[in-house]
Amino acid sequence: MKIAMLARNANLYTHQRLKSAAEERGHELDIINTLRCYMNIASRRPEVYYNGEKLTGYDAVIPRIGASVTYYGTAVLRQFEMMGVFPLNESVAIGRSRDKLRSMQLLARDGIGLPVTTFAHDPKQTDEVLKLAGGAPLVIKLLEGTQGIGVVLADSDRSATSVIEAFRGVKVNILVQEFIKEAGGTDIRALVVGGKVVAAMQRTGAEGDFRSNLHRGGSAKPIKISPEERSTAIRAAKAMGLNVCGVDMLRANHGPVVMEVNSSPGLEGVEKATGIDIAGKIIEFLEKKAKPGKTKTKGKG
Ligand SMILES: Nc1ncnc2c1ncn2[C@@H]1O[C@H](COP(=O)(O)OP(=O)(O)OP(=O)(O)O)[C@@H](O)[C@H]1O
Ligand SMILES: [Mg+2]
Ligand SMILES: [Mg+2]
Repeated sequence: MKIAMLARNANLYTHQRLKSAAEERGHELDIINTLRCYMNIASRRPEVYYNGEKLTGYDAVIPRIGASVTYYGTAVLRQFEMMGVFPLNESVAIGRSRDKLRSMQLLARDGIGLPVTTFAHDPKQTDEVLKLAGGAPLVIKLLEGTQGIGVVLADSDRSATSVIEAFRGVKVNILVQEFIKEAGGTDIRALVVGGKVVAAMQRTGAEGDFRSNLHRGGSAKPIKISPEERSTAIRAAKAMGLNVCGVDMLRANHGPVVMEVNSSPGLEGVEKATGIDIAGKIIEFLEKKAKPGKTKTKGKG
């Protein structure tokens, strides 16, 4: 196979691992800087250019599109899809996953367990929103936050109200969520590839932090997940339409609840924690699925 990987930084662990996993299996993998691709989007014959050359002959494309370049990145990916190149994850599914509200609504529609989560635009509704979320303790999250930044735990309704007011003051969108105390500062990341959980790790926050993000000093170890957790992760991937994703769950008293589904999961933490060759499994998935002209949406989404 000839595989294109859309990525900005070729040297990242995940990107290098996917490249070597492809090459070990006899494939060619070119890392293409997403932002340097250009194209004539009005042409009836879709094409993508890069460094003065037309990109041709690819069987599959691996999108590794960072959150900050979702808009342009999904447009480039869509162009590949229109050319009949099989996308590891489709542009529409990536677009969905980048919108937290839309994602949670899709997961809820499929009956997947979620923390009680509320959202409001109008600051006059703050009291009602707190009530709807079940009252303090509550987690307040920036809709556009990542790596645990902008995730705040409020112990009382009064502190929740002041945190909400502070966020509103700087005009950012927030979610107000039930605090899953029993998770004990630990979450589960399940890696789904082609409808199967191929690896799972448990992340635990630094001492005294309820956030388990590795970027915030958390640590990771392999974990054996329950059948219910496994099926929750698989159903979440399916609801989002993602072939490859990282599903983040919390262990609540009433079962697993999904916090989010990541469409470009990093492999470093999870491969190092579990010793599983996830990059290899991703390439094997492409070997089975990537047939020229076989994209589900053909860029119509
Ligand atoms: N409702 C909750 N109850 C208990 N713990 C939570 C809750 N929401 C988040 N956490 C903890 O805080 C961490 C960070 O939250 P979350 O994943 O929602 O934000 P983020 O990591 O900033 O976003 P992203 O994962 O998109 O980068 C989680 O990994 C989890 O450990
Ligand atoms: Mg997270
Ligand atoms: Mg995320």
